Amino acid sequence: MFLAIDAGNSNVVFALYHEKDKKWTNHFRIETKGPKLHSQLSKKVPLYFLEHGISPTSISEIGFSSVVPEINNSIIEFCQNYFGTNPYVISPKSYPKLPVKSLRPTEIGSDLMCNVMAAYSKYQKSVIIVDFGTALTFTVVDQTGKIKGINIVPGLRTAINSLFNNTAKLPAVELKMPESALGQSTVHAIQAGILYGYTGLVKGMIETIEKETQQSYQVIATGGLSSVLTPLTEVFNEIDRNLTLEGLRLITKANS
Ligand SMILES: Nc1ncnc2c1ncn2[C@@H]1O[C@H](COP(=O)(O)OP(=O)(O)O)[C@@H](O)[C@H]1O
Ligand SMILES: CC(C)(COP(=O)(O)O)[C@@H](O)C(=O)NCCC(=O)O
Ligand SMILES: [K+]
Repeated sequence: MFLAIDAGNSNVVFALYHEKDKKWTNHFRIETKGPKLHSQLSKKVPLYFLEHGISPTSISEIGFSSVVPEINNSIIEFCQNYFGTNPYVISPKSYPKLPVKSLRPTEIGSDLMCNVMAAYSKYQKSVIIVDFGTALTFTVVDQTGKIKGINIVPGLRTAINSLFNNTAKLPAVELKMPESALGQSTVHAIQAGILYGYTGLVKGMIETIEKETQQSYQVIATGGLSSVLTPLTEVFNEIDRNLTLEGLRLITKANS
């Protein structure tokens, strides 16, 4: 079995790929930040494997993508100790072998490169990938696999947290689409502002990209918060929660 480890700014996601039936299973997340990472790795992850009856020796290959460099060594050491395997670490050195191309391979986040690899392999068409993580990103790829540009804005939870952290009276609120765009209480006002506001942001960004490049795109959404903005289902051709994991697997495979 192939193990993918995708370290984002909020969560480190683990998932298993079964080559035989071409399926992803056993997704689980731990928190990226804070002093808890070490104990989560040494306790929570082995417990998860034990509880699900998965032997660490059944993992034949590990691919690791990280946009949080300071945790890389902890993850690599954990893989060596627990699985007895060195993970393949996605880096700019992984990209020359791929059919997709970035003009700035040292700058682009490896999670975005994974998204591009998976989306291009799946569609071989021009695509916009919308990734709803800590950051909300738009990656524009042409029909030859070349990355044309990237937009980055604060993610939904990041935006809500920043309101909460920078104001005296605004509470942290649940990320839930309210029925009305007209806030009737402080909580409702924040939910309406962020959720309807971001719905417009996503629609507007796609429209602007299409207008500037004078073409239309397949729009693929991914990331932990990709299902929060419910009115966007009509804008997305697909929500693919496994996009980053699948790209991580394909990039690892292309280099092994
Ligand atoms: N299944 C889920 N349901 C609801 N929220 C989720 C789910 N998975 C992840 N999240 C939340 O979505 C946010 C973004 O997750 P993710 O896309 O993994 O971000 P990152 O890659 O920046 O770590 C996180 O705050 C996480 O808590
Ligand atoms: C844009 C990101 C912060 C997204 O991170 P995430 O929301 O997945 O935690 C990450 O891909 C990154 O650090 N990228 C480097 C800059 C770039 O991709 O252009
Ligand atoms: K991510």
